[in-house]
Amino acid sequence: MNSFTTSTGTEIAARGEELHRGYRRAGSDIPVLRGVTVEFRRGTFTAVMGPSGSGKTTLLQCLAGLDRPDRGRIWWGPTPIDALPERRLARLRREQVGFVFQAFNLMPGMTAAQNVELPGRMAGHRPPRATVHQALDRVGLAGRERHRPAQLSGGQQQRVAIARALVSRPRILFADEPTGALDRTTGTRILHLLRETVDRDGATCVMVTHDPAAAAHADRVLLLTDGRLVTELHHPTARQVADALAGAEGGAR
Ligand SMILES: Nc1ncnc2c1ncn2[C@@H]1O[C@H](COP(=O)(O)OP(=O)(O)OP(=O)(O)O)[C@@H](O)[C@H]1O
Repeated sequence: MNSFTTSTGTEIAARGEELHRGYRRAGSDIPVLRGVTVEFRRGTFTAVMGPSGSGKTTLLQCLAGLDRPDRGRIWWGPTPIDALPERRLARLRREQVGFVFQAFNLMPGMTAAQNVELPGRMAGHRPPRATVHQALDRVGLAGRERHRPAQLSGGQQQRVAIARALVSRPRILFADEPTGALDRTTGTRILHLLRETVDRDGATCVMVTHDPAAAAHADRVLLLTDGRLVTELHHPTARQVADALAGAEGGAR
């Protein structure tokens, strides 16, 4: 066993230790993360929940290397990333991390296939066409390669975004409210897809959500209140998540 495997030999996909992050507003320092320590085992699906403003997105952005904590350490697998220079971090991020956002963030003038290959192309190694087609096939979009985002439904656009995130086979997939802009049925399909990438492909997924029903698709739900992790639920029902969230919101008031 080393520090990147657990006592049962499970690999740690990412870990954050004593993360602190604050912002300056109107001349004073506002703490947002106040010492968060968390780890994500490979092949697991974690939902991050908490009241509005509790620091969920900030935590996700720090763990994903899109923002830097003021203090604390972050590892992707065995690699510490918090002190890396920006260019190295950007390269490692492209290689090791995938993102899915609430707003899909697709390029409207590009086809589905072009959107999926874009990050690789920007990094100077365009994925082979067959790989792009496989990624779209994997999310149920075979035959839609040449469609542009406006010709696809919201759920299909989010599938393209997931294919784009997964095409480079990232160590960890971060999703910030991936179903926030979708109706319940479409959102559920996206959650099944995320679940499947974890169960079938061995991906590791970390998802911020406000929705207890969405969180119930995860193996584990972390509850953040006021920049601290306060509760961890394992395989909870939507009802158990909602109750824990109501407790956290009551406590945060
Ligand atoms: N770049 C920034 N500059 C200043 N304040 C910020 C910045 N980013 C976040 N904050 C503040 O930090 C706090 C936590 O924000 P964050 O987006 O992480 O919370 P959240 O739990 O994801 O909230 P929500 O559920 O509403 O999306 C908020 O009060 C927010 O206004």
